[in-house]
Amino acid sequence: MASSHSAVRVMGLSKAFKGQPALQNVSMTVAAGEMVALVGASGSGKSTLLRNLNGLQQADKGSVEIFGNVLQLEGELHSKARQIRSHVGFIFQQFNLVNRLTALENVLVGNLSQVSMLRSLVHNFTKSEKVRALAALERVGILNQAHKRASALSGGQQQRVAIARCLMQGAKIILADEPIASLDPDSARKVMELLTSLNAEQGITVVTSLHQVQVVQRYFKRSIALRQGVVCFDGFTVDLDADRLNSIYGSAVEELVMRGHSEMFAS
Ligand SMILES: Nc1ncnc2c1ncn2[C@@H]1O[C@H](COP(=O)(O)OP(=O)(O)OP(=O)(O)O)[C@@H](O)[C@H]1O
Repeated sequence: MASSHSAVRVMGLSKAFKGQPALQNVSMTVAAGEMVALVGASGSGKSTLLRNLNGLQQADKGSVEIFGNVLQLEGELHSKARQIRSHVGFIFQQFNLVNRLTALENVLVGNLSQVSMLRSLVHNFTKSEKVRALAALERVGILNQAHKRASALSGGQQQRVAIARCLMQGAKIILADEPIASLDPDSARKVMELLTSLNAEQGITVVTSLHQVQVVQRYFKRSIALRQGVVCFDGFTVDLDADRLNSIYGSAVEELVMRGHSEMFAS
C-alpha cells in the first residue's frame, strides 16, 4: 500500500532498553480508517510500539510515518514532529487527566502539563473553543458531567473525557494503550463501543493494545501480535485460534483467562 494512503507506516523499527531489545525490526502498515488491535503478553513491546507511533519515544532504528509524513527516522524525530503528532491522539490505561480541572477544562487544555499555566489558559479560551469542547463531551456521552472535576468522575467517564480531548485535538488517529484495563466490564464495553463508533462514523483510525482476547475478537477485524518485540501475527482476528494464541502468549497464555472481561458481554 502506498504510504500516502496509510495512516501509520512503520518500517524496520527496533528499540532496546539497556541493551535488552523491546522492539525488533517491526514493520506494519495501518490504513486510514482501520481499527487494529495490538496483542501480546506482558512485556512483548505493545506500549513501546504505541509510544513510538506518536513520537513519545524514539526508536534506535527504523522509521514511523503518519499519513505519509516521516515522524521519526533512524532515532531522530522530524523537525515537523509536533505538527505531524497533532493528528495523533493518545489515551492511556490511567486516563492521564488533570484531577483538579473539570472535564470541560481537561478537554480544553489537552495534554499540556503545567496546571497553573493550564488554569490561566482555561480562562483565555474563546467561546467557539468552549462550544467545540462541549460538543466533544456530548459526542462521548458525558455532556452532563462537563463541570465536574476529573477526580469526581468514574473511571469510564474519565476515559471518555480523554477520548473527548482527542476529538478536540482534531485527531485523525487514536492510539490507545490498554484503554479498558482499569475499567469495570460495563464501562469497558461503553468505551469500546465509543471507539468503534468513532472509527465507523468519523473514519478515525484506531490502534489499541489490549489483553482481553474476547474484546479483540468482538471489536477488531485485524490484529497484530508481538512476541518479545517481534511481529508474530498480522491478520484477521478470526484466524487467532487456540494454537496461534498459545504461540503468541507462550507460558503467559493464562493472562488471557485471568485478565478477561467476558462479563462485558453478559448483558
Ligand atoms: N522505559 C523503559 N525502561 C526500561 N525498559 C523498558 C522501558 N519501557 C519498556 N521497557 C521494557 O521493554 C519491554 C517491552 O515493554 P512494553 O511496556 O512495551 O511491553 P507491553 O507489551 O506493553 O507490556 P504490558 O502489557 O505489561 O504493558 C519490556 O521488557 C519492558 O521491561
